[in-house]
Amino acid sequence: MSTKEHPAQPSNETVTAAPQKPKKKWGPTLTPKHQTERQQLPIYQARDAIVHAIKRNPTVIIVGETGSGKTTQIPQFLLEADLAQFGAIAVTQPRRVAATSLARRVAEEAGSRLGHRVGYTVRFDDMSCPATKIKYLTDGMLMREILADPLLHRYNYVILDEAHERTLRTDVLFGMLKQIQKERARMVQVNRAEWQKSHSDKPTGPDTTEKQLPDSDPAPTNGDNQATETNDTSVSTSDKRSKRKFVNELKIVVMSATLDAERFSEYFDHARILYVAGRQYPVRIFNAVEPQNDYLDAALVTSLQIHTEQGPGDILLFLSGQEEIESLEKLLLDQRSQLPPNSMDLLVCPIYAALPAAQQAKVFNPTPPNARKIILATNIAETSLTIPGIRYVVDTGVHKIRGYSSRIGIESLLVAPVSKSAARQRAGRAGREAMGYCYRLYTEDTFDELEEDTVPEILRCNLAAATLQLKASGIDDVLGFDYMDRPPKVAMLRALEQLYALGALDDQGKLSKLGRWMAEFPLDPSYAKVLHASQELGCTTEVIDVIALFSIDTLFFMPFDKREEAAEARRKFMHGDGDHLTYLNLQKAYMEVKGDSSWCHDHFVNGRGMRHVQDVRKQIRQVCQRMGVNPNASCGTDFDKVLQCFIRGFFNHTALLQPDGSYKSVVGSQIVHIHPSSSLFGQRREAIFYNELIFTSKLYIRGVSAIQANWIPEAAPRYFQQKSHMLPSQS
Ligand SMILES: Nc1ncnc2c1ncn2[C@@H]1O[C@H](COP(=O)(O)OP(=O)(O)OP(=O)(O)O)[C@@H](O)[C@H]1O
Repeated sequence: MSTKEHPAQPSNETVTAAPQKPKKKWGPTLTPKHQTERQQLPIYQARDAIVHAIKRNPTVIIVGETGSGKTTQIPQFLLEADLAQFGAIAVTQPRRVAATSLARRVAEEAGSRLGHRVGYTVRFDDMSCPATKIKYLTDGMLMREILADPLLHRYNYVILDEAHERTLRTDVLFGMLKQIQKERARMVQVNRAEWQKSHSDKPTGPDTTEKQLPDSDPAPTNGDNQATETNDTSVSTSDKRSKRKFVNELKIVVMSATLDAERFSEYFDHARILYVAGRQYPVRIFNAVEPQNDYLDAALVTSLQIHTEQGPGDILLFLSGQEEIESLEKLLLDQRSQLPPNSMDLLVCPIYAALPAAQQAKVFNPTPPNARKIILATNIAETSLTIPGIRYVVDTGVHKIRGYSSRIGIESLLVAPVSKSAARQRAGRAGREAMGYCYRLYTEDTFDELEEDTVPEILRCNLAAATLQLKASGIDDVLGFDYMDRPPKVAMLRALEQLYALGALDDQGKLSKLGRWMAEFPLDPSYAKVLHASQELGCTTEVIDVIALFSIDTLFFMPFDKREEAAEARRKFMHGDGDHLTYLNLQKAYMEVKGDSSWCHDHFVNGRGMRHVQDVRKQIRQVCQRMGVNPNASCGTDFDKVLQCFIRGFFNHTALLQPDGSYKSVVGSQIVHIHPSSSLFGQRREAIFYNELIFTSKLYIRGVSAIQANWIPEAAPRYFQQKSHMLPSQS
């Protein structure tokens, strides 16, 4: 293996900040330990320059090395500089595990109880209150907040972190926030002009009881971002003082360690760019000398080599997905018994998106003395996270990437090489508490050939959910929306077509009453439609249960060495009509034993997963109650109703049995294969529907149930009236 130092920070710096003396008011609630740690972060030296730039510019792009302190410190700088008096600071993250762990850390640093001054909001978990000033939230949750508060009055600052990831939601937020920023700036101008006019009309100074602004400066400058009142004519004069909302400009901060700052600056109307110099600790990069045929084997050998030959420190190993993680976990556990007797204990901790939050959180637990932790992760741990104790990163150079063919409406999930920017982020997970090491299991030449950035998700995914959110937040012209990278027109049209068929859009393409209802649920539009149908068919209880159960990838464990036993246990829950009703049986049995862990263990049921399911179930029931839907409406044992609800949302995920025993999708006429994990695997049924169609090694369908073919046209009359040819002789 050859060595190469981690690339130095960007040379074209716009700002390098000189060290400054801390101001008196900074950090009165901090413990001395955290105060010292904070002051040692590279970003701390640039504090005044950053605050100044954010004060003076509507949008600022900040680029700083991984671990330099952007995410944890910049929101605190703004708070401590008293810039969040009239609104809070939102910090978006592409992933929930990052949002929750960052909020925890910053709450600790700021001496706040989690959920008070510092908090987080992620789907199905809200640890914030009206007094929260710094809120870490997923990009999806900020989109939801826009639905309730279209001008985001609650916030003065929105910080879009890890912008290089270009998730679908972050990309949509870019455009939405630009619009909100413009609208708020316009309102501030109008209010200011009105205020000045009302002053010049009055012979004696301002009428302080009615017109006083929340700050002594009567005509605030743009830069200071003070609040002005909105003109709310719906409020009577005597009530105006108490009911008027204050409006101020919205400041946007876009951050990352690895982004094309010029490109972002151009999109955000030539926003100011700040490069913050310095990284806390160096990371040494080691590249494979030769290409590796089997990266899993190389990962095993390298991690064991680090474990037996290198000094203390935990290992973070990046793999492409859950299956690889599970098989490497098994290999490592097998090898553990063969380690030299004097070597440290090796603890294996997996982390991937489908793992329940409580289990994910385990990676943050301190490693016991005389042990080394090896974390097997997908790209969930690639950005934002500081996992205490990590000194070694092993990068296989691959990830699973979702693709979408809008032409045929098929998603794919394929293992592909990471981008340079992802590889740098991975290396950046080491070197956060001390010097770190990154072992890339690919050659330096391979690294040089990698794409600079990952293709933005908006260019490779189904746009139905995003389109519904755009429409619900008042953006009607989704084709003309200000995208940073415009998705292919065919993808946008397909999303509109799907929403129309679901009844979320009317004949003019405007959001219908049903569409508005669907957008209230933190669910994919298809699932929201299923829930809506459940009111009519009287099976909301069952439908909520099934939706919650599908929020987890693996509910049944299949250990390699106990396959037969596990399959036997699973058969007890099996329903002849497929996975949806099998899941319902599982939930019923789980409730009967009151979630007993040993029962789960004996039945190879993912106990932690089931606890998460109960959480999701509770949250969906709450939203239903808020929306006036009775979550207790049950169809008893008339399970056909449950399946009929599902095909109202998944009418485009149906397939018919062919004479040769294969299944052909109704939409797209593709031959699809039932995944071996499905309870309908190997069975012949007249017609089926499925939750997911995904190309891996072939076109697999997952979450499959049997239906009657004549239910299909009834499920989406609007769609099938136009495309009746898709249903071969309606047989
Ligand atoms: N949970 C934690 N435990 C220990 N130290 C932490 C924790 N979170 C952050 N830190 C410390 O704070 C530093 C700054 O972290 P922060 O997430 O703010 O950096 P960043 O510049 O946003 O990095 P990235 O670009 O990788 O997201 C880390 O390098 C680490 O030293």
